[in-house]
Amino acid sequence: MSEKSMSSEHTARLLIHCQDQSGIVQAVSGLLYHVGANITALDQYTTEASGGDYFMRVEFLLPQLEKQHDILIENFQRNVANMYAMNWRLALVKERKKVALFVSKHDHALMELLWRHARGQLPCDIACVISNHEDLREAVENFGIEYKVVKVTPETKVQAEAQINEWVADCDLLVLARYMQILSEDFTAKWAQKIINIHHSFLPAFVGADPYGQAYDKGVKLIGATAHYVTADLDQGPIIEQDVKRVDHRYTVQELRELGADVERQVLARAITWHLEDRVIVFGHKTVVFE
Ligand SMILES: Nc1nc2c(c(=O)[nH]1)N[C@@H](CN(C=O)c1ccc(C(=O)N[C@@H](CCC(=O)O)C(=O)O)cc1)CN2
Repeated sequence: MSEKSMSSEHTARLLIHCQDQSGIVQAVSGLLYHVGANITALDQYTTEASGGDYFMRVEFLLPQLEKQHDILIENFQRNVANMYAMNWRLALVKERKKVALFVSKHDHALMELLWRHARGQLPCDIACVISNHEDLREAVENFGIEYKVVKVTPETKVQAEAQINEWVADCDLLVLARYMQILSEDFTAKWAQKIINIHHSFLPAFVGADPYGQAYDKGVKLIGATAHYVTADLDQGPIIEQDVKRVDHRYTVQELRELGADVERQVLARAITWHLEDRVIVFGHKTVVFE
């Protein structure tokens, strides 16, 4: 076993959100020291100088992680989390997240994720690709990944989502890589903070369909892309990552789309990677990202 894979076997991440007060870092680091862990990364953020919200991401190596996992959780909850009224979660690096990818017809964002996964640069297991069109079947199956099609109409959305829920029942994350179907309130509630979408504009500008057409009509000098968690309200979910590119009056709508595709694929890949590496904490309608 390589050194990297050995360390990932014994590496875990703690994500913490609580009311800020003195002593948190000492309490967390003290407990990890007490159980024999070695902190390999620690980042924190407070919304105000004092008394605001406190966020922490701590990554640590614990050689006896498997044996001590339950004791660590019980010990942390009793001696630290209860004392500071923490919302917290522990993620084990060896437990790779299972991800289902969704696409309609535009392939650029999906292919970026498949290429990165094929090169071992996306730390997850891809369960399948789900689409409402047959167009990308061959391209996906060439990666040895299952391609499932479910047609969606306003009349069949409930049945279609029931079928999707069956297919993704054991997944940890759903990624909308230019999937052009609006998901129902029930579906987004069931998968709260576990669906990431790439919207092809610099939100909050140009929500909804055809953002490049909207941008062209406005004569924008910047186009962009936004990766966000999906909620019932279209393109209003907590933003994870964004980026932009300069344009000018010379660009056609098609040229905006082609230039924008490069931004979309990079933004989505960064957002998915950060989520998989447990770097994102959702805080109300916003996020804290420890990149
Ligand atoms: N509940 C949500 N569903 C989806 C979201 C979201 O934020 N909340 N994001 C979209 C992606 N998207 C833009 O990024 C988007 C997709 C589709 C549409 C739209 O108007 N679609 C039409 C039909 C399109 C078609 O015929 O294929 C519709 O569904 O009525 C706007 C924006 C993914 N889903």
